Amino acid sequence: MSAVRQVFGAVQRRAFSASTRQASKVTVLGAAGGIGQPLSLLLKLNPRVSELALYDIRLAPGVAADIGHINTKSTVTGYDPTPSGLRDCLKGSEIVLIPAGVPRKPGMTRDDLFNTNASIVRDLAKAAAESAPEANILVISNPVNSTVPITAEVFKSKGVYNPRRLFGVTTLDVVRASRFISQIKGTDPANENITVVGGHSGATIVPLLSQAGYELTGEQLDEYVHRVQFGGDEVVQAKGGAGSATLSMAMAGARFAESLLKAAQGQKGVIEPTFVDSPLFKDQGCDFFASNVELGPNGVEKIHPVGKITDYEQKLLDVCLGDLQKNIQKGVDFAKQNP
Ligand SMILES: NC(=O)C1=CN([C@@H]2O[C@H](COP(=O)(O)OP(=O)(O)OC[C@H]3O[C@@H](n4cnc5c(N)ncnc54)[C@H](O)[C@@H]3O)[C@@H](O)[C@H]2O)C=CC1
Ligand SMILES: O=C([O-])CC(=O)C(=O)O
Repeated sequence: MSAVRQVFGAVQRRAFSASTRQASKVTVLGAAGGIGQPLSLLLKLNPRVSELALYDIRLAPGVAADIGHINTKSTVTGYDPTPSGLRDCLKGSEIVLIPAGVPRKPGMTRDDLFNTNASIVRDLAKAAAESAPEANILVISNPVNSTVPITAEVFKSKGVYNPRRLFGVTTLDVVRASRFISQIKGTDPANENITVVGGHSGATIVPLLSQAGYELTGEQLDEYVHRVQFGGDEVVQAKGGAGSATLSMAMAGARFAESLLKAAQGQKGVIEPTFVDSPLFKDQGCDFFASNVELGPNGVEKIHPVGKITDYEQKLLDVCLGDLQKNIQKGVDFAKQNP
């Protein structure tokens, strides 16, 4: 037997034995996109997922047919882009991941995506509020700082808002922060876990390197922080107009979904960074804020405070809060004015 077959066989055996213990429907809205396809693939490989439901305005049945040939136990269904297709795709879901929307091109900010993505997310949020009001909603579509508040407003307007079940996916910022410090320090990135707080765009992304015991200074610290804050731009530039991060984002989204499933299935101490309805800076006009969050069977279990930070990090946080407040308000205003 070849080495590849041996490894794949081992993965499969583990997958089948674990999957007998779980039954979780996971839905991906935007499943045929640059993120949606590899994200769906990774979810198909996750034995905690028993049913994978894929929706897009194009090609979801094709993606489902392809992924559906993978010999792990979960079922995969691609739904037609119709109201009833969307409804069926959502019904009974424990987790709904939303990577639907347009990505950036060089020269654009995430906020430049607002005009297109705000209404896409609003409409999908409406469908989710109607057909899966108790699901965990994981918003990937940018600008996350605004699309999460839009989703909250939609759920509120339908009377089904549960702040413990709405998450902006900021995992990629932590993945990058961990990878980038390992490149400087020569460590194994798998062992790094840099806390990143704030939001998910430019100056609202605040890495707290000091909490991991690192003491970069001067230009090296500035460069590190800039790379974490603008890591997305690095990929946008490198792809030269063909989109933004998709593969690393798929990994980050799959990791977050896996953490939620673990927590739902009773595992304690599952902590992920995420942009949630948070008490931490409400007094400064930020109803949503990303920090480390302990997950549980009911979604958000405990929101960790920012903790001890340096003066340098405090300055970053001050800038973050100013920008974030505006991004959040923009989302809230849009949802109220365009119900
Ligand atoms: N939160 C994060 O860390 C990250 C977020 N993103 C964001 O994720 C979003 C998606 O990025 P990509 O997958 O690269 O874009 P893409 O253009 O490759 O895929 C988007 C998919 O959404 C679908 N779609 C559009 N409108 C839809 C609707 N109403 N219902 C269902 N599906 C719909 C499209 O048909 C397409 O297949 C972008 O807004 C991007 O900025 C990207 C990377 C990281
Ligand atoms: O940069 C973008 O537009 C996509 C994104 O959110 C990221 O890669 O962090």
